[in-house]
Amino acid sequence: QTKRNAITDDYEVRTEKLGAGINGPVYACFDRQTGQKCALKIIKDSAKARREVNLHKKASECPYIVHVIEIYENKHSKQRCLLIVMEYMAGGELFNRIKRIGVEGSFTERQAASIVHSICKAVQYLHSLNIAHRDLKPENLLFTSNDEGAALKLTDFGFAKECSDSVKTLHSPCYTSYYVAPEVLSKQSYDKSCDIWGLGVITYIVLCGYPPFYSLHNAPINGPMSPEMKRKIRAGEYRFPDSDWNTVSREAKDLIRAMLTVEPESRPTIEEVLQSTWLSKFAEKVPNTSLNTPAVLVEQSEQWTDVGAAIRETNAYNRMLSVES
Ligand SMILES: O=C(Nc1cc(-c2cc3c([nH]2)[C@]2(CCCNC2)CNC3=O)ccn1)c1cccc(C(F)(F)F)c1
Repeated sequence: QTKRNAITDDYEVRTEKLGAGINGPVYACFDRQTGQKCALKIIKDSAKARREVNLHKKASECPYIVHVIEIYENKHSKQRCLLIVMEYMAGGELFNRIKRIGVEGSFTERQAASIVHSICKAVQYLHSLNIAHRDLKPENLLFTSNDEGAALKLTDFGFAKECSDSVKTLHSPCYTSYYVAPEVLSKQSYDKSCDIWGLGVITYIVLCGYPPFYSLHNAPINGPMSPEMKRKIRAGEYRFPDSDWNTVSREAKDLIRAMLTVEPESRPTIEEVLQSTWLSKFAEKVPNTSLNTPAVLVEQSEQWTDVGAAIRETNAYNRMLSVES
């Protein structure tokens, strides 16, 4: 279970920063016994931090989720912290890899389908445990290595939450069914459907290199979402510009349209997404046409903050919606 001795007894912690998550920085560290390289995420102790740790630990047996090796509870300068030791993902983040593939050769629709399939398998596992991730974005998708057959895994449970398909009160003993209002009975938790929306945004970007919803003028990296962008998201207003999308299969666009359905209750479940034509037989059916994604990602990477902000905003917006509903 959670270890309380100093993590430095068992690991040499490097100041080499692997990135900064919502709840805290991520460093490389080395097991003093085996020399194994790991990743270490340090978060200030709080109810939110405990929820992140518990949900990530619960989900970590899934081959499509970054494995949690162990958890430490330590005091750092009077502040109690939780430290998550994770498997080291040597291939880095999703978009870095797509850019690199594009430099070496071509990045095809079938490779895109394989990437989306892996992310859907992670979401399928979480939803089967009644966990919604609620922060699906490229920076939280990492590859085990730089090899051809490297696995793609999901991380960062900073916004994850447990959600049942129907409201909890339905089964609580105090519940008297005579007086239940219809909307209470049919109330779904939309947390899971907010993951399906996120999958739609990521699938769109993997196939072309830019997001479906973004504001035209430069959105500040952490600023508020522009009203224009909010309007586009609420209206589900996005396009498949011919220049980038005329070589992409109809099945891919049909799946994106289904995932980017504005009404949460009309969005497909993760099971339905995985049963789609585009994903169910991607290995032999999806065309091997090459995509512009890598070139667009490279060219856009300076504005990437813009697009990164757009994804962050879209996720935040969806979380807010899922709470509201
Ligand atoms: O980050 C790398 N390896 C890695 C990273 C993580 C990791 C866990 C979390 C994060 N990274 C982030 C960092 C900020 C962005 N969101 C994800 C926040 N939340 C996490 O839970 C876990 C295991 N191995 C890496 C490895 C090799 C090369 C490279 C790069 F390509 F960048 F040089 C990166």
